[in-house]
Amino acid sequence: MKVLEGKLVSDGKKYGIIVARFNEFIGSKLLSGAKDTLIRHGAKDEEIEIIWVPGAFEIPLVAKKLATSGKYDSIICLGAVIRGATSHFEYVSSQLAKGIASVSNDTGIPVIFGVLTTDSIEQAIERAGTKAGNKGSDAALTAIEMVNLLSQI
Ligand SMILES: Nc1c(NC[C@H](O)[C@H](O)[C@H](O)CO)[nH]c(=O)[nH]c1=O
Ligand SMILES: CC(=O)[C@@H](O)COP(=O)(O)O
Repeated sequence: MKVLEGKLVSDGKKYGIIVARFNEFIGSKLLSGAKDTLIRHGAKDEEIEIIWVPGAFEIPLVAKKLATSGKYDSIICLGAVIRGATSHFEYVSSQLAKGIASVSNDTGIPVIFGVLTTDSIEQAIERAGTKAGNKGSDAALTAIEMVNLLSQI
């Protein structure tokens, strides 16, 4: 029986990290977690590029441009969509999730959903390096695992 599984080792692979500047306080913490995890698992500084966009809604367009450039093995999307008083949250988060999924499926490049979608700032802080870990770090691990897995298929 053959079992395929991605190893958590990065060897010469290239990553684009897209970060939303909206809620930058959270986004920068997710970015630190993602960079730290990539480096700890073997990625080199020069193999990582960081691209800031205004908000999460802009992520899919830039992800598509990066994914079709042929320069990256994986794209990691980071940011925080935090529910406000209006329905804006639903529009931003649904377009973001759909956009990320279609770029990934259409291009064959793993585009990782590391954007928080929370009901409160507290929930976001908990997931940006405090009691619920760092989802930027988790997203980086997923990128490494998917790149490694796809290289075996
Ligand atoms: N409210 C949040 C936004 N809103 C901004 C949009 O993402 C977008 O930049 C704007 O509508 C212009 O197209 N973005 C986040 O990343 N997080 C939010 O909580
Ligand atoms: C998720 C958002 O877009 C949010 O910040 C918007 O807040 P509001 O609904 O209060 O305008």
